[in-house]
Amino acid sequence: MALDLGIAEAIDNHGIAMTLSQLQSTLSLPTTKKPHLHRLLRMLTHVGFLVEQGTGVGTEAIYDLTPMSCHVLRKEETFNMFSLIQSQLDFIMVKPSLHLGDWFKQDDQQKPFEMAHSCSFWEMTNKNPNFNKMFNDAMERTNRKYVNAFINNVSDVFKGVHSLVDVGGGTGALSKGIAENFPHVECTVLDLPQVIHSIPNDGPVSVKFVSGDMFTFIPPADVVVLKWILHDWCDEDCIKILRRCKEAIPSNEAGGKVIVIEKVIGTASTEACHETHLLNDMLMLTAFTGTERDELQWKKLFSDAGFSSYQIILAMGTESVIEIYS
Ligand SMILES: C[S@@+](CC[C@H](N)C(=O)[O-])C[C@H]1O[C@@H](n2cnc3c(N)ncnc32)[C@H](O)[C@@H]1O
Ligand SMILES: O=c1cc(-c2ccc(O)cc2)oc2c(O)c(O)ccc12
Repeated sequence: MALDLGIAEAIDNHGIAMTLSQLQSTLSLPTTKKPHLHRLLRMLTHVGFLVEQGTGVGTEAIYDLTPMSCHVLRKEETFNMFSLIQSQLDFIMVKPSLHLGDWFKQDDQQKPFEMAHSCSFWEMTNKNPNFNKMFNDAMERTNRKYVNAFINNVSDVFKGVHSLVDVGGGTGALSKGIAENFPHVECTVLDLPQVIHSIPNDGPVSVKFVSGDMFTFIPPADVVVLKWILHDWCDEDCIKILRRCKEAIPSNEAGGKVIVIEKVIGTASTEACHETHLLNDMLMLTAFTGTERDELQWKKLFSDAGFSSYQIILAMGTESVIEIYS
């Protein structure tokens, strides 16, 4: 509702905090809705989407943005969660939550998403081009932050690296960013056919796109990147994926490594980040076989897949960048 109305954008465009009256007029809402807008703003303030200032006697409250609302501004240069949240609010994503109660009561392997739609999430992206596009676009828009982090915080990460494969790399935003800023790295994106075939064939190509199944084959490279892949899958499937990654890279001594970008539960710097971890874990419960993991769970997974060691090289907001070595 807050996204539909464009509340955060109105305040951002205004440049400073806004009163209820200013918001009602800027959003072009009928005056009859002003008291109800007040109720909505009060609730959005309570959940931390807005902050209310200046509530002195006789003065109108003013509403300002918080870090949470800044994340949903439709600005390319910021960490943009707008499209991702919009896709999570699509009925295809909301309907499975209505099956969660029944799912808990049954000793059944079928996920709530499958109970709602009679297909898995990835079968849905395959058979529904609109949903596929909405999801891939949403993922694409979250990547600028990680490109910037590689450039500004851990630029040594690609020292001596000649090739990289971004497994489940979607439409290639992360790989394109790496290829542009680390031109000595030849980047390949591996993803499902419905993703690779949806990518327009226009403009100069800085990365190679390969359609395939990460459970079957991962093209060889010095580095394999897995961003937001493993949290979708149960331990058994993660081990299969990680073993394929291990086969694709050279030895540790020869510079081979896997870079995992995921949440590490328990390391969140703020309460808001911890909330994101827990909410995302509910998404995993509803739509996938995966889970958000703490450091001990990650450590066990890497070890069970045959890797000798790992290092968390960067923790930023909700996400951590983990290097794992064979
Ligand atoms: C959560 S998205 C992450 C996309 C991208 N890494 C990012 O963070 O922007 C998971 C990706 O894994 C891909 N995927 C799912 N199953 C796959 C498989 N068996 N083989 C290759 N890619 C797969 C999906 O199509 C999707 O692009
Ligand atoms: O809808 C989502 C959202 C995420 C997600 C949200 C917040 C984060 O900090 C990281 C990831 O991840 C998803 C995902 O992995 C997927 O396969 C489908 C949907 C989503």
